[in-house]
Amino acid sequence: MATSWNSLSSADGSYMTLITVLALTVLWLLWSVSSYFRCRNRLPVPPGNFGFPFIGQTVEHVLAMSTADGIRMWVQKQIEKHGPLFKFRFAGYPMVMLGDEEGNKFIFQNDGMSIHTFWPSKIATLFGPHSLLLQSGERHKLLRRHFSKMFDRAAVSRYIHGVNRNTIRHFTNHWQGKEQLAALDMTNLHTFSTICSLVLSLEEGPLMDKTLEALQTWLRGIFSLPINLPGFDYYAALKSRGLIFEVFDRLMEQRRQEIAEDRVPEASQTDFLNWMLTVPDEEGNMFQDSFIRDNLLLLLVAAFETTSATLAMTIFYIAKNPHVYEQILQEQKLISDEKCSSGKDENAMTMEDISAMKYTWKVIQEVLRLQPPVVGSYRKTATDLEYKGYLIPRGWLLNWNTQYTHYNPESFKDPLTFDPSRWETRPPPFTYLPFGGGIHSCPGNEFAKMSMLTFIHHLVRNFSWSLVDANYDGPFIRDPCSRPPDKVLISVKQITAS
Ligand code: HEM
Repeated sequence: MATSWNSLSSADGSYMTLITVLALTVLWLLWSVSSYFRCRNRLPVPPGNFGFPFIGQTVEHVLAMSTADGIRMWVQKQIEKHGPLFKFRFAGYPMVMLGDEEGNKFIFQNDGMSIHTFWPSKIATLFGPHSLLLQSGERHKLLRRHFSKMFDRAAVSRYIHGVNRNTIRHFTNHWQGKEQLAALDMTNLHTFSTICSLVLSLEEGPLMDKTLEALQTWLRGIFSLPINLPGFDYYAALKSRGLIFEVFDRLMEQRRQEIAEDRVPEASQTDFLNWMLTVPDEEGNMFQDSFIRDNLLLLLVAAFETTSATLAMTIFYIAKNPHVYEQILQEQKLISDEKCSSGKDENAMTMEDISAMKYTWKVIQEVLRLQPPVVGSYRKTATDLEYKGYLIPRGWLLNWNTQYTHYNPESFKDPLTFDPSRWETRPPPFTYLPFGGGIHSCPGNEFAKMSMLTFIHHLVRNFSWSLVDANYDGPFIRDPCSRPPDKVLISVKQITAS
């Protein structure tokens, strides 16, 4: 019995081996034939030049990035050579720039699906792993909904009184009695104290100054060589991240105490820190300290230089265009006059006032078109993508960029001219992207609009100014946002509000 069983089993074994070999051979043949046809049908990758291995165009791109005109001209030169879709290599990464509005639409409509957010590891380390900016998929969706509630119109209308109070105090403390000042230093102070108050209820003083200094060191790390050794900007930036976190930890400890004893001051009850410490996420979990720290840092960074540089450049363009100053002044006077005539406090600010600042907003929109604080950012393909007859392989980076669309004469006539009147009509979709697009577009845009308009209202109601270097017309330095070398140095005159 045992013998016959063994002989049967060995015949079966040989049979099985034969079938396996045959199956593997057929599979191999099928795979070879299909990969032959795949290669034959394979679409070309976009035109362009990868340059030297690893380095590619990194050096010329970084040099071009140091001025606002430089990066615009670099992008336009590549587009003249290759068309609005071209490949290049930056810091070792194969990258495709999709320069026109169709490219922007392609990126933003696939954002979060076949395309994900991407930041070089050096920058990701500076932000920290929990930063909203670095999240994708469901995690991003969940957090983003949570964040959006802090910045929607209803929330912004709760912050307006605090921002207005802070702005009036800023002009009293830092502008009154001055004859000359660097506008960018002032807008830095104003924006930082506004965002510290919104996020942490931290008022002007030594702790805020220390945090601002650390944040400016952190920001230099973003555009530095990723060398983590003493003496290098990147090393200093990582150290300053630690210093900023020490401030956060101190404030978190103090706030937890106040929450436990039910004595949180009224003004702090709506700040971001309170929200993070008391409101669970949609899954009912409280946020971990490491998550809170990374996202407090993100908010300080995202709101600070973007808003401050836009305001400084608005002051620059208004000084260059006296008729624009006059028109803004008329609009702002009207708002104050209507309040006076209805017996309201002239210095108060409401969301209705913000909506009435239509011309002033056009001026800021034009500044954001010409000098967008964020030139563009990156995404990464999660799968092979086909676009306009080209293959963009999985793992390549995509770069959306304002430097072609914001200056495209088909969307903006005489694109290099500062002309707020062009905002009488809305530009076509995906041609104007100062706040980005897709699922990572700026959630703070309503807040930025409100705080910038509040600032300009009090500025023109109380001061007139002129540029010390009145003939300066560029090039603007980019570090990382556009500014003239003298940080918009102005002579200031206080005017009596009439
Ligand atoms: C003029 C002012 C501002 C400009 C031009 C601006 C621009 C941008 C842009 C272009 C992005 C998208 C980046 C990308 O696609 O990768 C972005 C993201 C972001 N912004 Fe702003 N921003 C401004 C002010 C603010 C303010 C005031 C806040 C908060 C109070 C804020 C918070 C954020 C956050 C949290 C993100 C990340 C969103 C995400 O990844 O889902 N921004 N901003």
